[in-house]
Amino acid sequence: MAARILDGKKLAETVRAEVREGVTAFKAKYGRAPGLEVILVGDDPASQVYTRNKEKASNEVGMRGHLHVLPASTPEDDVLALVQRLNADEATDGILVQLPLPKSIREQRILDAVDPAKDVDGFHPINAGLLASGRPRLVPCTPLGCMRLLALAEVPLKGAHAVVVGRSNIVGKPVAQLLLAEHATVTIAHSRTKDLAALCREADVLVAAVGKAELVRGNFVKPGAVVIDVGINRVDAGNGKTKLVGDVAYAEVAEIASAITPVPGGVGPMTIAYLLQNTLTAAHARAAGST
Ligand SMILES: Nc1nc(=O)c2c([nH]1)NC[C@@H]1CN(c3ccc(C(=O)N[C@@H](CCC(=O)O)C(=O)O)cc3)C=[N+]21
Ligand SMILES: [Mg+2]
Repeated sequence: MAARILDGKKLAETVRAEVREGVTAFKAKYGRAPGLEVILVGDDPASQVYTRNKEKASNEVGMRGHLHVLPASTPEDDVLALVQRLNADEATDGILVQLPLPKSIREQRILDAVDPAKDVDGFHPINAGLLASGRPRLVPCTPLGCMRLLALAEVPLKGAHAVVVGRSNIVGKPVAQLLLAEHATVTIAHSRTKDLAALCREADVLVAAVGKAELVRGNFVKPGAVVIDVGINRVDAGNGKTKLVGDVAYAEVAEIASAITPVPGGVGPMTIAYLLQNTLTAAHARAAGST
C-alpha cells in the first residue's frame, strides 16, 4: 500500500500562521516586533536564495527581518564584530549566521560568539548542552520540524524504536535528543555503521539525515514504518538540468512505509517555519527578562 505523504509545505503554513498570531500578541504586549538578523558571507547562489527567503518569511509574519550580505573576502574579525554588534543590539532577538562560511573563516569561532539567548539556530554549545541535559532552550530548527511532522503522522513515539541515520550537531544529535525526550528508544547510525540496512529495518521511525542522495532504499524499511527525509541533495536530472532528491529513494520507500516526507516539500519548509518560531521564542524570553 502507498504511504501517506506528510506535506511539510502545508504544515509549515500552519506553523507560520501560529507564529503570525504570536507576533501580533507580542507586539500588543511589548510595543515592538521581534527582530531577526541573518548574516550571509559570500556569494553562493543557493545560500543567497535561502537567506533571502528567511528574510522574506520573517517579514511575512510581522517580524523585523534583515539580511546582511558580506563579501566572501570579509576578514573573520569583521564578521565577529558584526555578531558582537547584533548581540548588543536590544532590538535584535535572533541572529542566524548562514552556513557554510568561506574557508578563510573559522566557523566555530563565529558561531560560539553568538549570544546563546539570540541563537535561533540552536547551534551554540550552551543550547546543545541544555538540550542534552533535558532542559531545552533554543532547539535547532530542522529537528523541531521533524518532530512536528511526526506529530502530524500521529505515530506513537513512547517505546518505539527510532533510528536516526546521521550524527551532525545540526540534525542527527538534536533530533535524537528530542525523540529520547518523547520516550522513544533511539539508535544513532551513520555512514560507518555495520549493516546499516538491517539496523534501519528495525526502525518504527526512520530519520534520514546523512546528506547522501537516495542512500535509504526499500530494503532499509520495515513495512509500516514512518520515514522522515531530511536530505536536500542537488543531483543531475539527466536532461542537462539538476533536481532535488532526499536521502531516501522516495518511490521505492513510499511502497513500504506507512508515511513519508517528500523532497522538496517536506522537512525543508518546516525548517524555515521553526526558525520563525524560535525567533518568537527568543523574543519572549528576552522581553520577559529571563535571559
Ligand atoms: N545557519 C544555518 N541554518 C540553517 O538552517 C541552514 C544553514 N545555515 N545553511 C544551509 C542549510 C539548508 N537549509 C535549508 C532550509 C530550507 C530548505 C527548503 O525550504 N527547501 C525546499 C526546496 C528549496 C529548493 O527548491 O531549493 C524544500 O525542501 O521544499 C532547504 C534548506 C537551512 N540551512
Ligand atoms: Mg535542512
